[in-house]
Parts: sequence; structure tokens; C-alpha cells
Amino acid sequence: MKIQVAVAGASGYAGGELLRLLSGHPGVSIKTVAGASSAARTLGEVQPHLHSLADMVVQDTSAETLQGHDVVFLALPHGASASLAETLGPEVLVIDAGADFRLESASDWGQYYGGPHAGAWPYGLPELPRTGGERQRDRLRGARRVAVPGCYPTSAVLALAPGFAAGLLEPRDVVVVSASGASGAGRALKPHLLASEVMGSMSPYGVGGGHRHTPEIEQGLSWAAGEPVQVSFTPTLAPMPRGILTTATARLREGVTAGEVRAAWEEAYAGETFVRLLPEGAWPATSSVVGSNHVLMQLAVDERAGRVVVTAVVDNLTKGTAGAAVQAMNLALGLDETSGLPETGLAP
Ligand SMILES: NC(=O)C1=CN([C@@H]2O[C@H](COP(=O)(O)OP(=O)(O)OC[C@H]3O[C@@H](n4cnc5c(N)ncnc54)[C@H](OP(=O)(O)O)[C@@H]3O)[C@@H](O)[C@H]2O)C=CC1
Ligand SMILES: CC(=O)N[C@@H](CCC(=O)OP(=O)(O)O)C(=O)O
Repeated sequence: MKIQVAVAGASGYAGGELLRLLSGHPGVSIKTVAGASSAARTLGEVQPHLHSLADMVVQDTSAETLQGHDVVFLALPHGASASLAETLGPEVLVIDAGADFRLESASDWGQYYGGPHAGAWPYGLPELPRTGGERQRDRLRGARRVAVPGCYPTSAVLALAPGFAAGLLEPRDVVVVSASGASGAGRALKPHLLASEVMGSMSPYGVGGGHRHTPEIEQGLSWAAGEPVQVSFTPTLAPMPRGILTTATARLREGVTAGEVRAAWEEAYAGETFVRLLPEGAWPATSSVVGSNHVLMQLAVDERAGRVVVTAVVDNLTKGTAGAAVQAMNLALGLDETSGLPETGLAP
């Protein structure tokens, strides 16, 4: 008997990527797809690339349409998940691609999102090394609620976590700058995302600590470090549909050598399928991860500045959202962690 799943937000970018991955998952049957303004239309109309699902009709997103599934994926605007999740029994695996349940700190939630804090669910970043030798995946096995990380935090946290987990980095003066493709902003019409605005230009936003992923990056790095980590994060918008390139730098603790740094990252990701430290001297490009569930990274020690510099690339819709969601489902249900997840990207 296959796992019966529902996807809410099926007409959006995250929902579309979830359906692309789930339609190729050997253990899954997609029973319900739900949306809002697209209800009653077929997937063939709203997600024309999902050929095998073209005849499915988008349902209204409601407690009723989401009942009766083994797994419910929520890929909805922020704030829409908590009330729906409450209507789903504790035996149902609920995986939220949104931010509602990512942050443990109610005050960070209040500052960056506003409104009541719904709580925190196990964070869906399996490869994250936590202090004391634990991996985040241990907290996902058997879980029935999972919060999928934001796309920028996936790249930034994985980029620096090995150094914090190994005690090599100072917890202050951490700087993260990321460039994201436009699909990171979702499918709804926004003037700054018009082709004429995005093409041939790059622009920063949320500068000065204002982006809501700042506390999420700090949270992930603090879990790795075992102490509070403070981050300055600047996102930029890049003229590409998918992909994130993150450059993350942190100050080395006194006496830490370049050899120790490289060894920490190699050791952290040696057994990981989806997170790869590239061979020395090779630098990652966003084009290498399009449509795949991988994070590729490279690092250098800047001896003059006393810092490690890590660049990491991720497809914001795959490992940055939908791939992470499917990986978390696999772990929660005791399936092969890689099941249904693309290890091969698209090129050119
Ligand atoms: N894009 C990305 O790279 C990432 C996105 N995410 C998260 O995933 C979630 C979805 O993002 P994304 O796919 O980009 O957004 P989109 O704007 O592309 O899609 C939003 C989806 O939510 C549906 N929807 C809108 N309002 C409601 C509502 N009130 N009730 C129920 N459904 C509603 C829309 O339906 P309809 O079209 O029918 O109106 C659509 O299916 C967000 O929480 C986002 O933060 C997380 C990581 C990365
Ligand atoms: C380019 C762009 O606009 N990106 C989005 C990030 C989307 C995402 O991953 O995050 P959430 O799930 O937390 O919304 C932004 O900066 O708001």
C-alpha cells in the first residue's frame, strides 16, 4: 500500500516542485492537490510541466480536503499553516514548507514575523551537525511534524555549521551574503519581480539585519556551536529562475590552522549523499544543482583576515524547499532517506 499524500499550495512554486518530486517517488501516491484561487482548475492548467498529474483537479484548501492522508505537505503563505495543522491528527505526518514552526524563540518570531508564535517543530535539515556529535536527522526519525528550513538558511547553516560544531569559529562577526533566483519569492505577482526589473540586474534587499532568515540562520548555527551565534545577513536578488549562491565567512579562533578547518568540513559531510565539499580548488556554481537535492560547497582560509570563507550553492526549490520536505518525509517514515530525490541536475 502506497503512502497517501496531500499537497496544499499545489499551484505555487514550492508545491509544484513537491509534486514533481513526489510523482517520481516509488512509495507515494498523490491523492489530493489543494490551492486557493486555482481551486477547480486542473494541474495541467496551473503546473503544465507536471505531465503525469495533468488531469488532477485542484481542491480548495480546507480541513476537510486535507483529511484522510498519511502525509500532508503545506506549501502556503506564512501564517496559513498553524490553523490547518491543528485539524490534522497526531498520527498524520505534517510537513510545513513555510516558516510558521521554524523558530524556537517567540521573541525572534514576534520581531521578524509578528503575530502569535505557533511553536517550533523538528527542523528539517538532516545533515546539520549539532553540538555533542548529534545530527539533526536523529530528531526527524519518527517525527509527525516537521518544519522545512528556509532556502537561505539551508545554504548558510550548512556552509558554516561544521566549523562551529568543531569549535573552530568565533560566534561573533559572522557575515553571510546570498544571491537568490527570483523563484525564491514565490509565484504571486510582485512589481519588483517583473522580468524587466530582474533581468540583467542584481539588487540587495532586507539589508542591515532586517531579513527574517537572520534569526533562523543564527538558530541553526547556535545549535551547531552550543552557544549563541550572531550573524549579519544580506540577501540579493539575481537574474535567474532558480538557485542560491551563499558566501559565508566567520573569524577563526586563535591558533586554528587551515588543515584543521578543511578536516572539520570533510569529516562533517563525508557520509552525506546530498551535501558535498568539492575537491580543493573547485568552486561551486548554481548551475550544478538545478533540479537536484544537493548542496555543493568550497572553502578557503583567508589567513590575512583570519577568517574562513565558504561558498555554497543550492536549488532553492529542491534542497531549499521541496527536496528537504521529501527527505524529511523519508526519515520520519523510516524509508530510504534518498528515495524519490534527484541526485542528478540539469545542464547546461
Ligand atoms: N519559493 C521558495 O524558494 C521557497 C518557499 N518556501 C515557502 O513555501 C511556501 C510557499 O511558497 P511558494 O510556493 O514560493 O509561494 P507561491 O506564491 O508560489 O504559492 C503559494 C501557494 O499557496 C496558495 N495559497 C495562497 N493563499 C492561500 C491561503 N490563504 N490558503 C491556502 N492556500 C493559499 C496558493 O494557491 P493559489 O495559487 O491557488 O491561489 C499557492 O498554491 C511559503 O511559506 C514559502 O515561504 C520555502 C522555502 C523556499
Ligand atoms: C528571492 C526571495 O524573495 N526569496 C525569499 C525567500 C524565500 C524562502 O525561502 O523563504 P521562506 O520560506 O522563509 O519564505 C525572500 O527573501 O523572502
